[in-house]
Amino acid sequence: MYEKEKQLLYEAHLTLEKYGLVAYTSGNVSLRIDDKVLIKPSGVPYSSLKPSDMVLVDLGGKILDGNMKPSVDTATHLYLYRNIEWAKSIIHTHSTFATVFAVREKPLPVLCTAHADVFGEEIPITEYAPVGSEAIGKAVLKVMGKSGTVLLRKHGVIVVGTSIEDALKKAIFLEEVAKMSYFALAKQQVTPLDIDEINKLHQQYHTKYGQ
Ligand SMILES: O=C(CO)[C@@H](O)[C@H](O)COP(=O)(O)O
Repeated sequence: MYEKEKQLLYEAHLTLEKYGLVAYTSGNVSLRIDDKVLIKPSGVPYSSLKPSDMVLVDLGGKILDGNMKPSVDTATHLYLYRNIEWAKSIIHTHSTFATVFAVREKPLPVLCTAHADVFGEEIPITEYAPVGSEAIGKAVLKVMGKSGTVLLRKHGVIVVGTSIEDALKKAIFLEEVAKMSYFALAKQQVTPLDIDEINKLHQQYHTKYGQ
């Protein structure tokens, strides 16, 4: 059942790992197929994940196919699918630089051309919401803008895509622009010493310092 879609979803998880956006078991991807959703099984390391492990659920969370428990974030994904008509794929990661902004409880401002190109807006941040229920989905919907990309306060990121490729592209570019922004913001304006102080110190060093 849905062999092609399971393979596609499996490969999306490998792509996240290839780009260093997930580690061991963290994060998850889902794919909407009409009124059903395929999603990663919970807590399976990427190194042992298989296409046949993907779990098929209905929009209410009932398991329709699969031998494993679905992702702990299934309720979040389903809440977003039920409320965003154009959502076809959702990605959740803890990608490092984007999550640094989420942990610092700051939205990600538009500081570079790539951010404007892909997202066209500041990436908003949710209120804090606990894992394992619809709470994260509700918090995401409250702040989500046209980019379909949101920082989860103290947690990670959610990306909503019109396809699995669209969601992957946004997840990958989000981390790239977050990294550039992190380093850009870390560059502080450093004031040089006053010229009179430089001259005084230099003079002292060469005439009085030492024995
Ligand atoms: O953020 C969380 C839970 O806090 C998740 O992203 C986990 O990191 C992955 O959970 P599963 O999808 O394996 O259940």
